[in-house]
Amino acid sequence: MTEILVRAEGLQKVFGKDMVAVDDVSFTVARGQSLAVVGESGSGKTTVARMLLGLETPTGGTISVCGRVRRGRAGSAERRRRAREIQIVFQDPYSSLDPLQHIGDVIETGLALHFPLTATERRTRALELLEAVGLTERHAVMLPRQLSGGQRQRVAIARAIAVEPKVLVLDEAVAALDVSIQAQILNLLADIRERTGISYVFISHDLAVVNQISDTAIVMAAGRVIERGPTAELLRAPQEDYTKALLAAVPRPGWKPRRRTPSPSGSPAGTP
Ligand SMILES: Nc1ncnc2c1ncn2[C@@H]1O[C@H](COP(=O)(O)OP(=O)(O)OP(=O)(O)O)[C@@H](O)[C@H]1O
Repeated sequence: MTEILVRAEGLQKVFGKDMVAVDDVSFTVARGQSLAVVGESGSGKTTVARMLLGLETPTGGTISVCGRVRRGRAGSAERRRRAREIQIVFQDPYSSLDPLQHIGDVIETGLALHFPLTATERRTRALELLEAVGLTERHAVMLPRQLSGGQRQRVAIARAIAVEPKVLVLDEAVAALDVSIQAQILNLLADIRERTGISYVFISHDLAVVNQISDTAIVMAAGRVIERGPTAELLRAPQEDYTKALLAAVPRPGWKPRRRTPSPSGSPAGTP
């Protein structure tokens, strides 16, 4: 039987007195599955992501991750344990990277928090992780501002996978990138999922992108799930007018994945 890693049931978030951001949202994510959460701006996607990470407390419903129910913010030991279960990559990694911290140290800091490694082991592992996302030793000594947007997003992905989480939430993680760079990051994410069996919750307003990265999708409007199903099916024959409108707004036929030729290290060729 497939192991369910994330289970959201009747999730609700009301801000203030009556700002209903998320209303009765339910979904599951199985091991190795990639679930897309689709919807236009303000539909409640980020609030769902923040509740999954424990950054917001639901006002109703429950979330369990790896079989344990999460109840809002936690103390430091519990936070560390949760971090091993679920990680997030945001749209703009620049804002979550310390401008004065070298890239190698960004990765090492996460490793130090979670694994009892010697300094040498940490450095070696950090370089392995950077290689796994298509970066090199050269990038390890750089600062965030010396990298391109695509490279910074690779660092954010390396930092997230460094702690070997079971689930990775990607919140508009490729939205700020050029289409060609998006394609490379999506390929990288597909490689990582293939290699590690990690699950994704892929949040996006862009159905062309979602088509390439997810098996199933939920469509959100005004805080509610209005349609759900296998992504391909949902895109081929959307039932709801809202989904049809989202689909009609997609300005391009969609990115076609290139054939991936396995390289010895498993890392992609380009490093945008
Ligand atoms: N802390 C908050 N306080 C009050 N209202 C909030 C808060 N966070 C989000 N909201 C509101 O909840 C609704 C859903 O926001 P959310 O950011 O989850 O949507 P989204 O689909 O992720 O949109 P976007 O992609 O633009 O971030 C919006 O109307 C937003 O203004």
